[in-house]
Amino acid sequence: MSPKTLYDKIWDAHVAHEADDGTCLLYIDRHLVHEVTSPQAFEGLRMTGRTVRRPDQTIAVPDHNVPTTLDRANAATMTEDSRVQVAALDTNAKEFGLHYYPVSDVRQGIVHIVGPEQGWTLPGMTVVCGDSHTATHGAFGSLAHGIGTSEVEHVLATQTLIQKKSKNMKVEITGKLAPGVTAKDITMTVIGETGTAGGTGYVIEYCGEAIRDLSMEGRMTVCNMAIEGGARAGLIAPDDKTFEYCKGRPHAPKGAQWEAAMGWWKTLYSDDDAHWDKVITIKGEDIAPAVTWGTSPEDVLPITAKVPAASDFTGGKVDAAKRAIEYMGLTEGMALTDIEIDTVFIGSCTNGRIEDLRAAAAVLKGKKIKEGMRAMIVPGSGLVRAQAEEEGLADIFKDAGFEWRLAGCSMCLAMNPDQLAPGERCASTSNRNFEGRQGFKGRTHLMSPAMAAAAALTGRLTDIRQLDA
Ligand SMILES: CC(C)[C@H](C(=O)O)[C@@H](O)C(=O)O
Ligand code: SF4
Repeated sequence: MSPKTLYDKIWDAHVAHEADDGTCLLYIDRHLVHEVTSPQAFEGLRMTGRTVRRPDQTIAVPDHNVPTTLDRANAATMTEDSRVQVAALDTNAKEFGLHYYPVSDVRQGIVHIVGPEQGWTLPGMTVVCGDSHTATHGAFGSLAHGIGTSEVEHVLATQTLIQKKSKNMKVEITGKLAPGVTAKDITMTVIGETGTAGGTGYVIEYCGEAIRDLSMEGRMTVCNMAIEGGARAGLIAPDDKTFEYCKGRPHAPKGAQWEAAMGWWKTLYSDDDAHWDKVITIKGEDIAPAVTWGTSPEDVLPITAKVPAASDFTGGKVDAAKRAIEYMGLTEGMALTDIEIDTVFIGSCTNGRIEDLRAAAAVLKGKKIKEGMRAMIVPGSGLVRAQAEEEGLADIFKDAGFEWRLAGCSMCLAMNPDQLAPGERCASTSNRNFEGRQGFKGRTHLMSPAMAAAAALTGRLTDIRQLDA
């Protein structure tokens, strides 16, 4: 047998049909659904009298539009558009018999946090969702990617997806990370190096000692941003940490089924002499705490750097940099640590898990955020919130001056009441810093939870390694 990558193995195990031109029909194991990209798909089913092929493998949860304030049950806190989308998901989930976590359910949260938490995401699976950050689930060694609304309808109706195979790319992070450096810094540094198009046409497998050393939470953070690097999906081979995380979750297999699954999961790694179409290697010790200065996730620099000059770039990037510096209200050559912020957002499917909250709490414990700062922590799910309360993290956040919210996408994108006002500048643990992403004319700097917490204390972008104890 010819050697295969992890991606090849999962792909081959799911091809239901291959056409002469290489287009394949892939079997889909899990279909995650949220309120933004599904209403038309369900409408399509209704109009043609079709049903959902595997409602037992289809999981729905509202996340993008839901307010995160304690009064969110009161519909007046939602815009009409948001209310209509969430109401449609309610109706569709019930009518088509899906697994559903409504706003009132403690398990509700961001779809990419709920899926793994409930044991829906497991190694070796194909996982899709009408959402680009489906890549998150690749942390389990599952082939997970975003799909468009017409594909959502196709998967609902048939439990299959038409796909062409991508190429194989290996991103290896060797050795150990330095203190203060996290999974977020890895994934941002990779994008800084490859650019937002570096992964186009590829499925990335992240490997190497620094990746192995990450917790499942950290691995999810890394895979979450594979899409910002242009890749179709990101993957990490499952290991004992993965199996340990999955074991005992509500929808993970049990008993003999668990043993059978483990038999397959243990074969899920790239063979030694597998073929890679592209390889990138970064030394773990070379990675510094990273922040973005511009309006694309590739506008990444170590926190010790300065805002670049547009003339540092070439080609079309000169104008892009000029525009980004202007939009962001920065001065060429200023130290990143001189950038003052007024808002801090800790949350999202990139960094809204318990480990992220622990990292923020470790920085904030016994301290107060800078006066006048608006700061919020939004757990990625109701269960993350409950756990953080149990561990005493919520009290640390509240004592420090943070708002402690209910679960949702929140300020990651401006689809709900949590938004930046024009000109406001945010230290954010989310994954996109596009113009207007967090609110019209809002300015976003992406970073890790520890770095965002440090920024909340000082009121400016701060090197976590320099923060006074
Ligand atoms: C709204 C949704 C379709 C979108 C996505 O696909 O990623 C959102 O989650 C985002 O992060 O921009
Ligand atoms: S948290 Fe942000 S990135 Fe994640 S699904 Fe929601 S909007 Fe998209």
